[in-house]
Amino acid sequence: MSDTVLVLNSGSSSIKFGLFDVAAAEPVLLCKGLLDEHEAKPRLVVKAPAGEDLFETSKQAPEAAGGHLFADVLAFIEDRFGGRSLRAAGHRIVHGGSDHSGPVVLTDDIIAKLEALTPLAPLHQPRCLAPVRTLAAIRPGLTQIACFDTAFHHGLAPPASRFALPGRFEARGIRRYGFHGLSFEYVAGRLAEIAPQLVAKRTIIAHLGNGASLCALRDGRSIDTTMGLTPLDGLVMGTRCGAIDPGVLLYLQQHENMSVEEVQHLLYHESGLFGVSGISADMRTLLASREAAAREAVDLFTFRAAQQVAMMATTLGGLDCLIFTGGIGEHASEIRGAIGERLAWMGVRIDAASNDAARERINSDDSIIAVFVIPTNEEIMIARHCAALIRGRHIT
Ligand SMILES: Nc1ncnc2c1ncn2[C@@H]1O[C@H](COP(=O)(O)OP(=O)(O)O)[C@@H](O)[C@H]1O
Ligand SMILES: CC(=O)OP(=O)(O)O
Ligand SMILES: [Mg+2]
Repeated sequence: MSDTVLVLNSGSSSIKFGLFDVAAAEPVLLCKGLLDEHEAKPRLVVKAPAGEDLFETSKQAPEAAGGHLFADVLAFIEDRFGGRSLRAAGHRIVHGGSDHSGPVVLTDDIIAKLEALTPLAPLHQPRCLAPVRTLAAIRPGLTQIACFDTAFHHGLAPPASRFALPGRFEARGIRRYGFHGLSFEYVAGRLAEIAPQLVAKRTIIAHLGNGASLCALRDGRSIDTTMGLTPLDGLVMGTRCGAIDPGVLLYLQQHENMSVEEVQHLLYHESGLFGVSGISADMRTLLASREAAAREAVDLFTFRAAQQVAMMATTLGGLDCLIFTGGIGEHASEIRGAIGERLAWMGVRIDAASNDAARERINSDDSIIAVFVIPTNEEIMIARHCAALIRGRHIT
């Protein structure tokens, strides 16, 4: 009987999941799906690996729906793949704090410590941990494993990890952690397969999704990144502001009569592409819009992204390879093209036809810098981590 792992990737608006067979060295996807609990009618969609619909259900009563939808997922798995035993559930947990440099089996004590990190990722941490609680309630005894967005950046060292605050704050953990680590780790692994000669070179991965960040890598390891203590810093995002003069926050509270909660809401939910455009947080909508405000939001996005690529390149002492990933990075050729143009002075040359076709390699022959589009896969990264942990610890 082969073993399976249920992977949950809880994002800001929905939960993606995948069921993986982990009997072989490389996990194999058996089915995937979406748990959308934020709509008036929570919905569950299950698809085959190639995308055909397998199962769909929705609930009328949102308040009770979460548990029911998870129960439906487990019932579907049991019904369809009953011959294989579910060994563990693997979760993407956005913030792991200072404690975790790799995946860990969740205990009540660890869950409580991760809940205490909610102020450092208020948009994400509760949404990542809710499925852990739900699964523990409906399937007690199921091993649950946390895979952290922060773990890949665990080796980040000063000066990259440091804020220019007195040392006592750093001693209390107020430092740059970085996020999107599962995505960066997966993409770095793909680069090693596609172009092994580039692994030792100076590389930047641009994860451009609803959340967005850059990672500077040397020898496949993170040495700098644009997100910080929280996933607010760095690039312009769907609804998050990215890097901002900290004086703005003081001014809003002191002179605009905004409470801390109102400022937090502004920075996480009302800013970024959504705030600047006043139209949408969704890059597709903005690219399709003729409104000047939509154009302004898109321009600010590419301006800041290019600026911060140059910042990461400074950490690396130059740049040999730039990789785009995430929903925008993988699908929005216009955004890749605009960022490339802003970086032409560095020697980035993107080939228009390859870019439009979203080929794997999109730089032109005269480019000094190799440019790739590599689709990310956080779910398989979580499955790999879980499989390794299960094998290493002989979890039954
Ligand atoms: N074809 C496309 N063209 C432009 N943007 C796209 C396209 N497909 C997806 N996106 C954008 O990708 C973003 C979502 O990225 P994704 O990585 O899926 O987000 P999440 O952080 O929720 O995982 C949205 O802004 C969406 O508009
Ligand atoms: C950390 C983060 O920003 O994640 P996401 O892109 O899923 O919002
Ligand atoms: Mg994502």
